[in-house]
Amino acid sequence: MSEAFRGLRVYNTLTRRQEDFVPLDAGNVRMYVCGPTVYDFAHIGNARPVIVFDVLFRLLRHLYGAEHVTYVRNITDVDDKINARALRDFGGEIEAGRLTLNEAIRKVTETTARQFHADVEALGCLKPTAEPRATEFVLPRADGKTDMVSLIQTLIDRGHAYVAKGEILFDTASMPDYGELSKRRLEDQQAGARVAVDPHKKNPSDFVLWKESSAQEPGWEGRFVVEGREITIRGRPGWHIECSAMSAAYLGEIFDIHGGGLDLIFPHHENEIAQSRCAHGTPVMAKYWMHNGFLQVEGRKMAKSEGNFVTIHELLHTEKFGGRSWPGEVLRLAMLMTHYREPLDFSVRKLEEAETVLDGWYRAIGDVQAEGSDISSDMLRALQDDLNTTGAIAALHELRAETAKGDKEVRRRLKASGELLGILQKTEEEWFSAKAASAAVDPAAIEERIAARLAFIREKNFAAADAIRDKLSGQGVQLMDYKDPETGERRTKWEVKR
Ligand SMILES: Nc1ncnc2c1ncn2[C@@H]1O[C@H](COP(=O)(O)OP(=O)(O)OP(=O)(O)O)[C@@H](O)[C@H]1O
Ligand SMILES: [Zn+2]
Repeated sequence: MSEAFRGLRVYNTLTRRQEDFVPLDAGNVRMYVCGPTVYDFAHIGNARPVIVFDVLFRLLRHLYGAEHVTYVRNITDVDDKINARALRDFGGEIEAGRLTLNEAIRKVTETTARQFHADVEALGCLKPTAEPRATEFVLPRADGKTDMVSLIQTLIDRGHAYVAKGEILFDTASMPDYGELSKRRLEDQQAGARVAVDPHKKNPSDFVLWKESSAQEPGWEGRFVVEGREITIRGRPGWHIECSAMSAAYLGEIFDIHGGGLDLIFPHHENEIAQSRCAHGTPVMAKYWMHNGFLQVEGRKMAKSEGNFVTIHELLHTEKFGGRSWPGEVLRLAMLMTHYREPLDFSVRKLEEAETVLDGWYRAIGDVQAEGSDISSDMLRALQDDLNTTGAIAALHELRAETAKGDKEVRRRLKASGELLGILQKTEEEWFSAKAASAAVDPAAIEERIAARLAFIREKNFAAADAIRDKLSGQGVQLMDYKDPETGERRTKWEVKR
C-alpha cells in the first residue's frame, strides 16, 4: 500500500464512488475550492462549503502535517454582478465625476472581501494557504504564474477556442469527453436544447472565455494571436477561466482535490475541467472532486435569487434569526451535525440544539489545554470515512460521557478532538462569559456611540471622544481604530473583550 494513503476515503463526484485518497505528492497535498464572488454579504448557505472544506483542510493537516498541505480559495472580484452593484451604490458619484467605475468596483469588492474574512474567521475557519484575487491573474504576470490571457491563447493555439462577435469561446466539440463530471453528453445537450442557440456559437454548450467590454464597462487590453494575426480585444474574462488560471498558478496542472457546492458541478466545474485539460493536455484537472449539498430553508435551497437568505453577519451580529444573535461556533457545529453531502434543513431548533451540545462540552472540558493530548481514534476514523462529521460528533458525545469520571486526560482528549473539528477552542470560562457579554450588548447602540465618538474626534473634542471609549470599555466593549484603505478616513470596529 502506498505510504501516501493515510486512511482517508472520499466520495469522488468524477467517478460517483467512494475512493481511497492517495495524493499525487504526500509532501504537498493540494486542494482548490471556489471562493465567493464579492458583491454582497455571504449568506449562511455560502458558509457551508467554507466550513466543510475547512474541516477537510484540518484533517489533511492532521494526516500529512500542517506544512504539507496547500489550500487555495480564490476571490472572484470581476463579475457583471459586481459592476451592477457598483453602479447601484455609487452611480451618483460616478456621474458627478467624483469616482471612476473602477474605483467604485474596488470599493465594492474590498468592503465585501473584508466582510467575508470577518465572517469566516468568526466561524472558526483557518485562513487558506493562498487567497488569490481574479483581477490579479487576468493579464500576463511579471512572476510568470499562470494568467487567464495566456491560458486562453494556449486554447486558441491548440484548436480549442474561436473568436466570434467580440467573444472568444471554448469549442466544446473539440473535446471528446466534455461533460464527464456532470455526466451530460454533448449530443444529449444538443438534442435537448430547447433554448434558442446564440447564432455566433458553434454549439449551444460553447462558453465564453473572454468577452468584449463596452466603453463604460471595466476591461483589460487582451492581446491574442488568432490564425497568425494579432488582435486586441478590450474585454474581461468569463467566470470559469478564472479558476483554471488561479489553480494552475498555485497548484500546477494536476492537483489533488477540487471542491465547491453541488450547484457548481455544471457548468462551472465542467468548464474548468475542459479549459484546464485542453490547455495542459492532461487526463484530469484534479483527481478528486468533492461537492457539498445545499443548505435549505423549508426544503428550498437558500439563495439570493430565492430571497430566502440570512447573511452570516445577520446571524452573528443581529437578532434577525430567532430573535437573538448566535456565536459562530454554534453555526459551525449546527452545520457539521449533517453529513456534508446531505441537504441540510436550517432552523432555529438546529442552532439551539448545537448550542446545548456546546454548553455541555465546555462544562466538561473546563480549563484544560489540549496540547500533547491524542485525539479520539473513533472520531478520526469517522472523519476518514468521507468526512462523517455526524459519526465524529457521536464520538465526542462518548468522550463527554467518560469525563464524568473526572479523568483529566479524557477532558483533554475531548478538547483536542473538538479542535480538529474547529470547535472547543476556548475554555469553559471564555465560552460562557463571551455568551453573556454578547447577550448583554446591543450592536445598534454601540454603532451609534461609535458614530458619536467619531464626530467628536472630527470636532477635535477629544475629551468627549475618550469618555465614550472608556465607558464602552467598562462594559467590556473594546474599540479599535483603523484607516479606511481607500479613503484614509478613520474608522472604528469593536469587539467584546473579557
Ligand atoms: N444554499 C447553499 N447551500 C450550500 N452551498 C451553497 C448554497 N448556495 C451557494 N452555495 C455555495 O456557495 C459558494 C459560493 O457560491 P456563489 O458565489 O455562486 O454564491 P451566490 O451566487 O451568492 O449564491 P446564490 O445566488 O445561489 O445565493 C459555492 O460553492 C456554492 O456552491
Ligand atoms: Zn471555480
